[in-house]
Amino acid sequence: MPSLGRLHLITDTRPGYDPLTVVRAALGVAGPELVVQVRVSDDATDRETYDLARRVRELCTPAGATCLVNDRLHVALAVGAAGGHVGADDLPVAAARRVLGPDAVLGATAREPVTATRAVAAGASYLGVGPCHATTTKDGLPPPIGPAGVRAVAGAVPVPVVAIGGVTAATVPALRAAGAYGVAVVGALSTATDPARATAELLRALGC
Ligand SMILES: Cc1ncc(COP(=O)(O)OP(=O)(O)O)c(N)n1
Ligand SMILES: Cc1nc(C(=O)O)sc1CCOP(=O)(O)O
Ligand SMILES: [Mg+2]
Repeated sequence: MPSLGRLHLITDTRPGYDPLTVVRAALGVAGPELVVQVRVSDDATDRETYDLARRVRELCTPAGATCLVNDRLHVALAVGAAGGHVGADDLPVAAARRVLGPDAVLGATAREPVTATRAVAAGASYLGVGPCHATTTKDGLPPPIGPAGVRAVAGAVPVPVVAIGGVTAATVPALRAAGAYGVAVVGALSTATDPARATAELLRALGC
């Protein structure tokens, strides 16, 4: 399994946002340190998801970056992505591992040590842990767990913990100090006036 990048960019496909422009800008700065997770709205068709994921994968490969697909593992396989990410409403982690195979990168969402330990036992190779802070990007999430919640999960598992939810360059140091291996962001890059500069700031905060 390739080593995992520390900066995870999750695509923002809300109306008015341009995910490929942000991906190109971030790749130019972060290269192999970038993981791009293709995430679309629930009402996107598989064909739309495939078309976006194929283009992201084609951008990631020459840059040495990792392309993952959220939820839709058949799309991950179809575009030759490195793997996928699943949460509570998606395929169970063990089933996802069977779909993707033993060498794929497989992320799972876990908010507390018990679910984190179970996810790793079932085959997760990294964990997405959050929401760390308040976010306007996704509705219906539980209250933020903060760096203390990240610390609890990171101390319970041997795999990389990727902190998510309201992450900015300013909040990265406390998350890293709590044991986060890396961070996943949507808005910190998709709403930035200069996504390349915002990428550089996140990488600096991560110590990359
Ligand atoms: C890195 C990372 N962590 C958590 C999530 C959330 O996944 P999930 O709980 O399945 O929710 P959706 O993203 O599918 O709405 C993630 N995508 N990435
Ligand atoms: C997709 C997602 N999942 C989360 C979780 O906690 O499981 S938070 C989140 C959205 C993260 O967006 P932003 O970086 O703009 O806060
Ligand atoms: Mg999901």
